[in-house]
Amino acid sequence: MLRGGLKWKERIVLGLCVAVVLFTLVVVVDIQMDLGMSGRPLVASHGRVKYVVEDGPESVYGRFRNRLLQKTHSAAVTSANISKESLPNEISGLNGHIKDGAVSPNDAILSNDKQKDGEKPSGQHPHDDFSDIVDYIMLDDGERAKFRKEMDRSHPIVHQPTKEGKRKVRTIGEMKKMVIEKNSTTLEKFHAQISEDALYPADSPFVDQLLHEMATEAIVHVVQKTGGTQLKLIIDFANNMEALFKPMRFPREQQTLPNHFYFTDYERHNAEIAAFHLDRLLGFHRAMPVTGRLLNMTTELYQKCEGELLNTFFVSPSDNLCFHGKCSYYCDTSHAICGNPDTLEGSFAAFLPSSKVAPTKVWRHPWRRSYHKRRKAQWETDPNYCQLVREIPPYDKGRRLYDLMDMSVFDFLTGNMDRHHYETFKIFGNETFTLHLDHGRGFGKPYHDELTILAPVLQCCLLRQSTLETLIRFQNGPVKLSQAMRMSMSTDPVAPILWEPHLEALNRRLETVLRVIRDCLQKGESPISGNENET
Ligand SMILES: Nc1ncnc2c1ncn2[C@@H]1O[C@H](COP(=O)(O)OP(=O)(O)OP(=O)(O)O)[C@@H](O)[C@H]1O
Ligand SMILES: [Mn+2]
Repeated sequence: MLRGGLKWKERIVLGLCVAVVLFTLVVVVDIQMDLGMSGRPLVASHGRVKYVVEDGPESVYGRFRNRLLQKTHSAAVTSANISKESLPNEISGLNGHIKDGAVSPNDAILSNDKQKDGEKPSGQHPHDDFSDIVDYIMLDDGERAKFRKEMDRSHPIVHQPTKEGKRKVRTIGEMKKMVIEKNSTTLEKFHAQISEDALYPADSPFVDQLLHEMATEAIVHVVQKTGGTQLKLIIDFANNMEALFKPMRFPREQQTLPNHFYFTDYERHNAEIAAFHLDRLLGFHRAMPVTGRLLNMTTELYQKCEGELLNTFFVSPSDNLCFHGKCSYYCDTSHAICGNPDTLEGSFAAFLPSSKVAPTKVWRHPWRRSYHKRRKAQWETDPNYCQLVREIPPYDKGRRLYDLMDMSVFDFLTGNMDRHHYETFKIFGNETFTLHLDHGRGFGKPYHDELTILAPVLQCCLLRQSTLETLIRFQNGPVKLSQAMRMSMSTDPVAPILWEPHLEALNRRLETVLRVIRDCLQKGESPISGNENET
């Protein structure tokens, strides 16, 4: 019995051992087969599981972010993040430290990451010439329709609005019967030629003249502009022109504070200057000319203002003249604007025509953010939001929706999340361009690309053909967007206007816009479905 019992136990143990050995063998063979036959390493197949994205309504952009932006450079350099507020000394040091597009000392931090124009395009990946999009643009309307049918789409991704052909374009001067005389100011001449299509034509002689005069004319009077949240001054020049002044608060390198919402972010005067140049380079001509200028705090501000504004001037402990004005954000002693020791840099935007001559209509932007710490806007959770917008005038016909697409691309390039409203000239009705105003909150985060700014393009899959052609031209060079911006801004009195990482961001973001358009063209489905019946 004892021997027989032992044998049974031995048999059980032996059986278990054999089973373990066999199981191990099976596992090893399985691994071998997987590696040898499929050629796919296990790590990668496990890795794939991790990349599955759950597409809830909350993650409208999740798909795009994963598919389009996997290679996107993001938050690569944090050491360059300067979070302290500017001091007068830093401001003076800034004015002279970068010359003619040369690399600033701070850029040394970025040297590993840096790509010069003309070398490899944005990022480390090979140049993408987007020839597929170029091919599509070359097709005529019938061929495009066929292409879309083949792709099981009926929605026009790229479209040239028919109204924009050759036609008589009305100007404010004609409509208001303005008389331009010899002694009219350059600004009056500029106002008279504002048309229903744009603020100025490509060959306007008045733009450079305005920039020059705003940078050099004597300042005779200064008052604070009411409205808006941050400090702005209305500057009167000796030649009767007016400009909107935004003061410099920080060095170029200062980035948006991580805990600042877009609506509490400080305004940057250089963003206003850069946005004007970008708008001009992209061929929109919807932003008023803006120049930089150095002011004398005492003789050009303190002695030219009065009343409430004058009462906010004081002398700081380091003997600099400072002021803070009155406004809802950052207009107090702890956020004062100080001379260094007596100079102040700022942006000067040519003034819009007065509301008596050409009043503007203010529109709520359909893709505006909620401007609430916790609430979301409808477009953030509704994938079919564009379809809704398309049905509402003035977005249901004409150029308006295309203008919003341009604005979305423009704002994505600059990183401006503050587009709550936009304005048009009432005199031209609805078939007119949207003004590009208020860009002070752009160019704050050079290492972050805010894809939600592109929501209108992502959700509508729509872009004006001329805009797309311009983007492709800058993508394929020979002059890249960053280089064109560098050259355009180099003549500004307070150049260099942008910190190098912001210029690099422009090239990177431009490529992202093109990838979004490619995505619209390539997929059978719309990036966000629901707009299939649009013609
Ligand atoms: N170049 C200009 N000439 C005349 N008026 C202008 C000009 N640019 C802007 N404005 C007007 O001044 C208002 C406030 O300007 P802006 O939006 O730049 O200031 P803001 O303080 O940033 O405003 P907000 O905080 O509301 O964004 C605008 O709504 C616009 O009507
Ligand atoms: Mn603003």
